[in-house]
Amino acid sequence: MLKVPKHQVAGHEAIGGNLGPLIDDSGRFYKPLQDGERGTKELAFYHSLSSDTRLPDRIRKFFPAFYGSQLLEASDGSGLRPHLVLQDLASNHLDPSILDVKMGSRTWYPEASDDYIQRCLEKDRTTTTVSLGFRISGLQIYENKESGFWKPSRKDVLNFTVDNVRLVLRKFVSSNSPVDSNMKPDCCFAHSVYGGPAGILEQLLELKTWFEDQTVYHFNSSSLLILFDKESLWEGRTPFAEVKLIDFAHVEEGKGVIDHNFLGGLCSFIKFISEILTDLNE
Ligand SMILES: O=P(O)(O)O[C@@H]1[C@@H](OP(=O)(O)O)[C@H](OP(=O)(O)O)[C@H](O)[C@H](OP(=O)(O)O)[C@H]1OP(=O)(O)O
Ligand SMILES: Nc1ncnc2c1ncn2[C@@H]1O[C@H](COP(=O)(O)OP(=O)(O)O)[C@@H](O)[C@H]1O
Repeated sequence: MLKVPKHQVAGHEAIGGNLGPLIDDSGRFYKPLQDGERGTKELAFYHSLSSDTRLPDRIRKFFPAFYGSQLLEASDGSGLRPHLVLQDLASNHLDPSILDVKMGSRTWYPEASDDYIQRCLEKDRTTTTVSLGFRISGLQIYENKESGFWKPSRKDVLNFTVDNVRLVLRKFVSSNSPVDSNMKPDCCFAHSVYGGPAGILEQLLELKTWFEDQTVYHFNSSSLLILFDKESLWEGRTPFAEVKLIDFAHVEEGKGVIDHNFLGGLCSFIKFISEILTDLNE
C-alpha cells in the first residue's frame, strides 16, 4: 500500500492531487520521474552511480540505495508513470529531525534553458545561496510528543537570512522549543549529533575529501539531507545522525573539472557546523 511520506521537508509533494513521491511500509521511497529531461537525467544518474566502480564504498553510503525504476499509479491521478525506487531515508528513524540543504552558490548551470536559469538566478539572489554557497530548502525539528514537529512554511524557509540559518542550525540540535524566538537554543545535542567520530561534521569532512578529487559529476541543485532522531541517540544506535545526498535531476558530467560549486558550498556549510561546536567548547 503506497502512501504520502510523513517526513518530506522540501520539493514536489504528493498532497492535494499533485505529483510527488510515495512510500511503502518496507522502507522504500518512490520518486516519480519528473517531466522532460529532469526525470530521465535523475534515472540515468542513479544507473550510472550503481555501475560506477570508481566510487569508493565510503562515499557510496552517502547516496540512498537504488532499486531501479517501476511503473506506478502517479499521485496526481494521471495514470501510470515510472518512479525511481529508492531507500526511504526517514524509515529507520522515529520522529526524525530533518534538514534539506541545497548546495552551491548557483543552482543553475549553462546547459539549462534560459527560463530555468532566470528562475534559479532570482531564487539564488534572494536566498543565502549566493552569499553562503548553500540554502536551507526545508526542515522539520521534532520537539516532543505533545507539540510534534516545528516545520516552517516553504515561504518562510525561502526567506531565511544568514542569521536565520545560523540560528536554525543551532535549534536543530537543541532541546528547548524551536518555536519560541526569544529562547536561546541550548545546543544540548550538538556534541553527539554534530560532533564525535560518527557525527555530522565527520561525515561532511569525509564527503569533502571526495569532492576535492572527483571530476566525474557536477551536482547542480542537489541537496544534503541531514537526519537524526532522539530515540536512536538515547539508545546509542549508529548511525543515529546521517548525511545523505539527494536530488539529481540536474547532475551534469564533470568532464575532468572539479565541482567547485558544490565543494565551495560544502566548505561553507562545514564552517557553520564547526562554529557551533567551537562555541560550545569555549
Ligand atoms: O515550482 P516551485 O516553486 O515549487 O519550485 C521548485 C523548488 O521549490 P522552492 O520554490 O525552491 O521551494 C524546488 O526546490 P527544493 O527542491 O524544494 O529546494 C526545486 O528547485 C524545483 O526545481 P527542480 O525540480 O529541481 O527543477 C522547483 O520546481 P520547478 O519550478 O523547477 O518545477
Ligand atoms: N530517498 C529519500 N528518502 C526519504 N526522503 C526523501 C528521499 N529523497 C527525497 N526525500 C524527501 O523529499 C524531499 C524532496 O526531494 P527531492 O529529491 O529534492 O525532490 P524534488 O526533485 O521534487 O525537489 C526532500 O527534502 C526529502 O524530505
